[in-house]
Amino acid sequence: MDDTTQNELWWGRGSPNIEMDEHTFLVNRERAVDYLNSLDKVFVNDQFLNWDPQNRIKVRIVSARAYHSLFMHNMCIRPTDEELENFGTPDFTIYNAGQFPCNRYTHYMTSSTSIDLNLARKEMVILGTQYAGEMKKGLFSVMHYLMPKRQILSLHSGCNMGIDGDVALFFGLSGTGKTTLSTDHNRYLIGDDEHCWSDYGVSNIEGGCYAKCIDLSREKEPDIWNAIKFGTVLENVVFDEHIREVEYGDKSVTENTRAAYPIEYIPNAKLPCIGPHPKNVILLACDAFGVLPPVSKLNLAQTMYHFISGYTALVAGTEDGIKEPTATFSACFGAAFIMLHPTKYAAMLAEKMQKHGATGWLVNTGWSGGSYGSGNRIKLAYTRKIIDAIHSGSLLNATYEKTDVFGLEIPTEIEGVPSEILRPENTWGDKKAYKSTLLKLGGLFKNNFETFTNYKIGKDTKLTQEILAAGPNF
Ligand SMILES: Nc1ncnc2c1ncn2[C@@H]1O[C@H](COP(=O)(O)OP(=O)(O)O)[C@@H](O)[C@H]1O
Ligand SMILES: C=C(OP(=O)(O)O)C(=O)O
Ligand SMILES: [Mn+2]
Repeated sequence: MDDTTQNELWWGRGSPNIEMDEHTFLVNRERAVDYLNSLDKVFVNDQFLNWDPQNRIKVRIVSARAYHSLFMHNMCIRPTDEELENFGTPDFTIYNAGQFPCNRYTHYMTSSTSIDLNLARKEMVILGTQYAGEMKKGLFSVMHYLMPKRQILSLHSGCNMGIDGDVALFFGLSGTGKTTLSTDHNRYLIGDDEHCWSDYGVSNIEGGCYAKCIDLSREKEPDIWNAIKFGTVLENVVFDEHIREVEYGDKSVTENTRAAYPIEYIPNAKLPCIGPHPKNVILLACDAFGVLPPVSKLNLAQTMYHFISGYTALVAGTEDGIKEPTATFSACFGAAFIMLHPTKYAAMLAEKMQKHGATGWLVNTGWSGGSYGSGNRIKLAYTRKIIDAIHSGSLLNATYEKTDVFGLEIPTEIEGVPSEILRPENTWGDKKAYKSTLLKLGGLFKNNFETFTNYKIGKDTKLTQEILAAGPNF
């Protein structure tokens, strides 16, 4: 926190930003730099963020481990030899000393892990964690500060494009399906996780993908399967030394096993990773309560309501210590990465969707036929059919019915999907349990949204009123 960021950033309740003063930052920075200097060698990556050439950011990553360096080599945009030759001064630098802890007696420290961001110095310091994702998601936070200043919206979403140039965004928290559903054999992949939406269209921030590989199979996800080859970083998987094969079903290290590969390892990646304005904005929720429909069409106010709410259920494997499904609300589907107040991003999204005539959808990739424990996760094959119908435009003209409580418009039929699963109530044996679970989730949404009832979303007061009314009603 400094004189500028104090007023610019979102601080306080609900915000991910925890204050730290300049002096403490320098104490941690010194610790990281001293540690890195004590090593025989360090790795330095000079790379880019954002495929939009007008808004490209130069980043330097200094790390102790080859693993971290290779990870960022895969995840950021790789410069050509010529671009590397003329790289110049980076716009942002990471000092990754993750093997070495911070000092727990340093002011502000609450554990031996600290990831520190200094916007004025354009530097980040990592101490006490070796999770490689901190680097990519840390830089994503930086983009959530830099891009809105240029009227560009940063998005925690996957993105792909059809052969006719129709672009879809896939918003969602971890485990909801951004990577899986944006990697679609029939469409061009623009990116799986971090994008920008400017006046010219969309651009990927990254140069690689970070896929979960628990229970990965060649049959179900052939493109991700084939992307795991020499150069890909595999994390936390179990490797059978005898048959020299990865046991993708083995959860003994964690459920959150990962593969980080350069985007060109996906054969139908769109290079450069840019595209026109989105036609469809798909909000993904993995609803472990099993009461949200597999798909519903949203009006603009509902899209904004659900975007600001950022609902999903954390299931085992998404975060440490999660054993039971727990409802979680993360503003803009990325509260951990946003730097400004959520209403700032929401206003930009509403404005862009209105201007470019994009349609919003809510897709539940979670449970059906009951909650987690009694029901089952909706089959990936069905979700893919639903997504196909959104892309093709056929779902836009389907017949709809409105649900009570959430007031969602659900289609009566989708090709390739059994009609009875489209209405969750049908799939539950115990109708009373369904109703009470629905009301329970509705209540959680209402509770969460109270944080935002005092805010105006953009200049359009009418839309703000509509957004406040677009939630569950009972
Ligand atoms: N119906 C479904 N839709 C999407 N993903 C599903 C579905 N059923 C199971 N999955 C699995 O859930 C996980 C989704 O994770 P991922 O695509 O990495 O999400 P994100 O990128 O949003 O974190 C994958 O392992 C995928 O195989
Ligand atoms: C958790 C991460 O991503 P995802 O949303 O794909 O799970 C991550 O990048 O660390
Ligand atoms: Mn992902």
